[in-house]
Amino acid sequence: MLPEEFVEKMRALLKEEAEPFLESLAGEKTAGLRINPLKVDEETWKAISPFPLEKIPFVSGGYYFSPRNDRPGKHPYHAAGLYYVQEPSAGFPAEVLDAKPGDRVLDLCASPGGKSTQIAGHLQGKGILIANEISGKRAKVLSENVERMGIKNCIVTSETPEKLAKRFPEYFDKILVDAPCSGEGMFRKDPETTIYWSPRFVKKLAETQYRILEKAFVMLREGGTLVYSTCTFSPEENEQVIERFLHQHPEMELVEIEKNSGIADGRPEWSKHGSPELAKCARIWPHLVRGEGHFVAKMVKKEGEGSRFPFREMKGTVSGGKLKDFYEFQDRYLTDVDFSRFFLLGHRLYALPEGCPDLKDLRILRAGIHLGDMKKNRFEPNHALALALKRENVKRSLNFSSEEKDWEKFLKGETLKGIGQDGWILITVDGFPLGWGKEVQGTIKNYYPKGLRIIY
Ligand SMILES: C[S@@+](CC[C@H](N)C(=O)[O-])C[C@H]1O[C@@H](n2cnc3c(N)ncnc32)[C@H](O)[C@@H]1O
Repeated sequence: MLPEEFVEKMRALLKEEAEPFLESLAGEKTAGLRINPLKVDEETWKAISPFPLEKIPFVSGGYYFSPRNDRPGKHPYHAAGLYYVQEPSAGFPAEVLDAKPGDRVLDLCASPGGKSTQIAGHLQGKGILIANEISGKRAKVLSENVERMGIKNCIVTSETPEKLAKRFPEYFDKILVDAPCSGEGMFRKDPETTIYWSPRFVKKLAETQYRILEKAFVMLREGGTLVYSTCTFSPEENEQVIERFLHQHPEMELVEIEKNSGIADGRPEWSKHGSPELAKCARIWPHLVRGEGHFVAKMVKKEGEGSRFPFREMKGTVSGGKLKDFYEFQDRYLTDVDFSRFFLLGHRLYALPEGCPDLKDLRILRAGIHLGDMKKNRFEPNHALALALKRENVKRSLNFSSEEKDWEKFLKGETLKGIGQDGWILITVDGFPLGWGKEVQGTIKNYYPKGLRIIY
């Protein structure tokens, strides 16, 4: 049931469009997935996709699926990180951000990671992505998704926007603020979200959103791009937040968002001062587009005298001797991969991305690839390393076909029959890595993380 005040408000705002809008909220929800270009290209996907191939026109690599007929979250390609299940309209903001290889990007409100993993696909492993999530619990989910997608150049942090703004003034080329919002665009997908809705809640969130944008502004370099998005329809959280922000920062300019496939303009008449340029923003409406609903604004900071803020790069912190066990592992099991910029967090060994900023005193959940753990006199590879590799990067692997159910044994945590060689072995499905096993005397012990195992 939609909140009555919400229905009345939308009737007043949308006038003759209100009925089709409200009817659409009573209809069936849309669902989509976005393939991970770090692991599979579109041609290969077309050949192997277990699901129908109906493209989402405004998301590169995005496809609709029917939640009635298909369960992509249960397919082993999901565990292998071949795609991310993402509500179709939620794929639009990162397209608008348009990150390019080499960019320094911040996703300030990032969990569970739909947009971060999409941005990482656009970066193609080059540049830096800081994916931040203020809530520690939600940051863990974000970190798991970054791991599953095999991303090598992402730092997952769990900090307040205030703390990050002190550390990274004018550092980023591109920033996404996918702000916490009243989630009116989730009403159809997840009816429970209606419980929290109230006009007061909307007002409170508008204040939070504005404060987050202020911090993003501090971190954006001159000439940099800032994208703001919400999954809600309320003008208070959308046009009005942007209007206030632009008024406060004349050096920020709205950029026209290219719209196709039914994506609509922003609504200047719903802002306090009616600034016509707000039409440059984009609105995804569920009665006009097959998606649940989003608002997106794109802004640039005008160029001044300055250029990129000089920044201290994080130096590798681990000396050669300490890495002996890792190098032994690398020689014995890996081919054609070379890691550098080693960084130890406790006993966890990471390979940092090139140009990684100094991370001292930040709450870090992941920095680059978590290669593995330094145990007493041995190195134990991490799940993240398995997912960041390709089958051809390892000397030993055991493959399962996705068409037979044997892969399930591995994802359930069962032991497997060995291949006759003791040691670490990469387990794959149709050639895509799923995780590690370790063979001892003909039996492969399962190293698929306990928290990810399927139980049924
Ligand atoms: C819309 S969700 C982000 C969804 C994510 N970008 C994605 O595409 O998967 C907004 C996030 O903002 C976080 N958040 C809540 N309050 C915040 C605040 N004051 N500052 C920064 N982030 C906040 C929430 O925990 C939530 O994870």
